[in-house]
Amino acid sequence: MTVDSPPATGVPTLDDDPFGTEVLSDPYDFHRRLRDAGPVVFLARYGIYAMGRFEHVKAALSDWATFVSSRGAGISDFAKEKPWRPPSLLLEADPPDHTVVRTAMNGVISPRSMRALRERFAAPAAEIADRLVEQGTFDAVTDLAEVYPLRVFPDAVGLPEEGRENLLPYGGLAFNAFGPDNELRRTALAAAAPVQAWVMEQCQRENLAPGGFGAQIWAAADRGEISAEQAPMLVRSLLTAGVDTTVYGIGNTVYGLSRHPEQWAQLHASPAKAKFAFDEALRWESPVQTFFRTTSREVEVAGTTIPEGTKVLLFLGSANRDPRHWGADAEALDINRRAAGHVAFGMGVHQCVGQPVARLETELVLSALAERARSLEPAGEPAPKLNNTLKGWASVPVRVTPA
Ligand code: HEM
Ligand SMILES: CCOc1cccc(C(=O)O)c1
Repeated sequence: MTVDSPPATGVPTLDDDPFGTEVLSDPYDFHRRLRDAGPVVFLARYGIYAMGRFEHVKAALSDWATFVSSRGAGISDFAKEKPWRPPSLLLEADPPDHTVVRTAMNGVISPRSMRALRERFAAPAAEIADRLVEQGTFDAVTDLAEVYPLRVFPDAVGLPEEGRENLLPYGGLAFNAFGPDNELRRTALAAAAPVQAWVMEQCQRENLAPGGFGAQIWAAADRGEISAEQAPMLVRSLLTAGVDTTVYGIGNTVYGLSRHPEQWAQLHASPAKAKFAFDEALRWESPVQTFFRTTSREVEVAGTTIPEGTKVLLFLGSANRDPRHWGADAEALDINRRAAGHVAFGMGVHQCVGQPVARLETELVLSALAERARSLEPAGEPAPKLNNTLKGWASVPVRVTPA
């Protein structure tokens, strides 16, 4: 699907396909041209506007009233087209509706619940790291990034054992569905029905184990913080966004460190740096590369007028490598950089509600591996996993030597 906003005269225009194989597998040349073309650029292929510079991406993310989410966080404008699934009450809502459910979710994914999870998440991290260092050569995606989150997160939500293999495909579907009507989106939607049915079934109160995030969301409904109709939709949000993102995040982090052996050596020397290494890896190779907003009014940004009802694509991955903000070495991975303030988790009212979960998972599994492995190096060519929204790897062969 394309949108029909004609380019305002004088708006810099690019003809690249940001959802084509070339850009999805290696976006960085396009990002440089996007940032250099101007603060606001027209992408003629889809008739959308785009922002790639840190300053303007951060400002748009922070201005939820002008750049709204309720008309969809993908290219489809919910004011004009039926969404492929009932819209998210979080991602695809604006304040004040968004505020109520977000407040409830902040109470569920709270520092207290995270302290309890740290105990439960630590042992599997140590167990997996022991096994992989013993093995010596392994795949950082299929043996680690796709294993650890699926080992800890479904239990944290309180899902039954049966059918958990649906979680990765469902996440991949949701993130492909934000894109245009291309091969990736069509293939994902063609296989959607059974996975969608399974996911909605898991969100029902009776299928969620006591104490998990799911049961805590239903308890918020019992307390009247949210309605009983909203509860399953909020559980759905966790199942949609809570797996693929961390899988890509862990995969991208180990990929980046395996290409910088001197940085791994520093991490091995002080595994407590794992949380900083994660932030820098998220900046350097953002798992969530883009999200759309829709203008609720005609707005001027840095001298360019964007009409009302325009789809604007915010390039988080580009903003996170903008030398105007990060300095001349913006494209370098440096775990000693203070990467705080990056937009890999978004910014403003929609900033990732699952951030504490992602950080806990990655800190534990990365520090467990860093303690045990003196060195981490490539052991073969990586294979990209293409997705309309996510950037990451299907396979990253690596070799470690024990401490
Ligand atoms: C490395 C891992 C992750 C990354 C890079 C990531 C990235 C993001 C980004 C960029 C947004 C903002 C979307 C927007 O502004 O439109 C977001 C929101 C969200 N994330 Fe995450 N996320 C991660 C992990 C998680 C996890 C583990 C969960 C669930 C436990 C989760 C659940 C959500 C939800 C529900 C929202 C919508 C929040 C709202 O609109 O108020 N994410 N995430
Ligand atoms: C990581 C961005 O956050 C998302 C992504 C997809 C779906 C949802 C949701 O709220 O259902 C949230």
